[in-house]
Amino acid sequence: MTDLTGKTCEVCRIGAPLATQAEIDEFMPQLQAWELVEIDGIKRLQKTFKFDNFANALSFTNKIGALCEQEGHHPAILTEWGRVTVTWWSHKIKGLHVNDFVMAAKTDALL
Ligand SMILES: C[C@H](O)[C@H](O)[C@H]1CNC2=NC(N)=NC(=O)C2=N1
Repeated sequence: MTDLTGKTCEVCRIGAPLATQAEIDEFMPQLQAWELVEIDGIKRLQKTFKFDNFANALSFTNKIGALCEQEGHHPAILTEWGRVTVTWWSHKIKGLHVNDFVMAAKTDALL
């Protein structure tokens, strides 16, 4: 079983392989309540984190920002009063890469 939080992201490149269904099936149980969604025909991982106020939501957002700069892999983040919605996918391959599962697991670990 691949430990997702122990991995680091590969460099995003055009032509990198999409995550296989076997990998998706292996990785999803390691994530905490992330959803597989498809937006504009692109598969993504999405989760909304709840907070008591905007300040805590923003603090969590900034932690994600530091993590994604460190890993060189970036999400879409919607920061609202009491909520942060994080969406992971790989832009260059217009879909899910193992990187996205690594980053979703590391996002959970920020809490
Ligand atoms: C030049 C830069 O490294 C690349 O554009 C990286 C930046 N972060 C990225 N993040 C995501 N989610 N997908 C990418 O394809 C991607 N590419």
